[in-house]
Amino acid sequence: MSSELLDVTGAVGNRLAAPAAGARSAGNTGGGTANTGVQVANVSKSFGPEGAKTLVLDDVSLSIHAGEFVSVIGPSGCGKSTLLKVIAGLSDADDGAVTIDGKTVASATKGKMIGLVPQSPALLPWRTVLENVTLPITVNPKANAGRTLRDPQEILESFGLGHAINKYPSQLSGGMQQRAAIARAFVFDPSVLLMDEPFSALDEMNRDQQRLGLLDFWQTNRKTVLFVTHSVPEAIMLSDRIIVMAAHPGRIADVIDVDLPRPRDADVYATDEFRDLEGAVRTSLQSVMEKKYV
Ligand SMILES: Nc1ncnc2c1ncn2[C@@H]1O[C@H](COP(=O)(O)OP(=O)(O)OP(=O)(O)O)[C@@H](O)[C@H]1O
Repeated sequence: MSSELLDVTGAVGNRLAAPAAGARSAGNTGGGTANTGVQVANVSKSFGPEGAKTLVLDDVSLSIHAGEFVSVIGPSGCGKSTLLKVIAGLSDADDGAVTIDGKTVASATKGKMIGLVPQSPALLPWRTVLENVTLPITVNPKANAGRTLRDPQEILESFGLGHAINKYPSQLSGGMQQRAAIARAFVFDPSVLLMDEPFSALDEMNRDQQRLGLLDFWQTNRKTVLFVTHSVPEAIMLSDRIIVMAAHPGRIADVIDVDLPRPRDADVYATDEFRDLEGAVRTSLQSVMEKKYV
């Protein structure tokens, strides 16, 4: 599928889907499949011409349980985005398998079970916020038969954008635009959300605000989430587990459980438990950077 279509709808798979009314936290599973989450089994991926290939993902295996929020962190170039693209079906693995709620990626994308939030919001400038977020519902309405749809206006209000629904993207701050892009992904109620550094373009204050907004929304609208980030506090605040990747080749070096109670809010930052976890993640990253991990 074209990246343009992906960008403007937030759905991986095709001419978009749509959610309206009746929040179903489990999400659409593309036809009666149980929510079993994401399974990545022995995935390898290389880039480059035959004879000069670079191994980017080396035998990566992980499970994300249904409704679990998992972050991936690691040095630049370790393959975080590549892993996310393989799970999204935007890039094929050379070896291994990925299943989404028990279905192949091809089947999951066809059933519009996967939502993607890219680094930049990619809203259509000539459409209002509401029209952008409604796009997944209006494109190819036939494909929405049997889906649980969410009410775009209600979701925008939940994201604190109720006052901005009739504004154009250019009238919004960067943070508000990215919030609209996240709302757009929730609106067609996918089973799995893949987020690739959605807040990386924002300044720290704005970033923290958006992060807390996402946390708040996700805690009442649980989805299976894989979230790529470079920010340790962000990974801890949002996640149930943090996967630390090593580079050259990209592989899983460490998995850290984030056993902070939920629901969480900004007060968590000041707790000893948060600081301990921050120390643990930074130590793990340091090991990876120093290539202590073999
Ligand atoms: N389409 C491609 N063709 C060739 N090489 C690629 C392609 N996509 C990614 N790579 C290479 O694969 C490696 C991993 O890239 P990837 O973007 O997955 O890393 P990352 O961990 O997400 O990096 P960053 O944190 O900087 O965004 C890099 O060396 C990159 O240059």
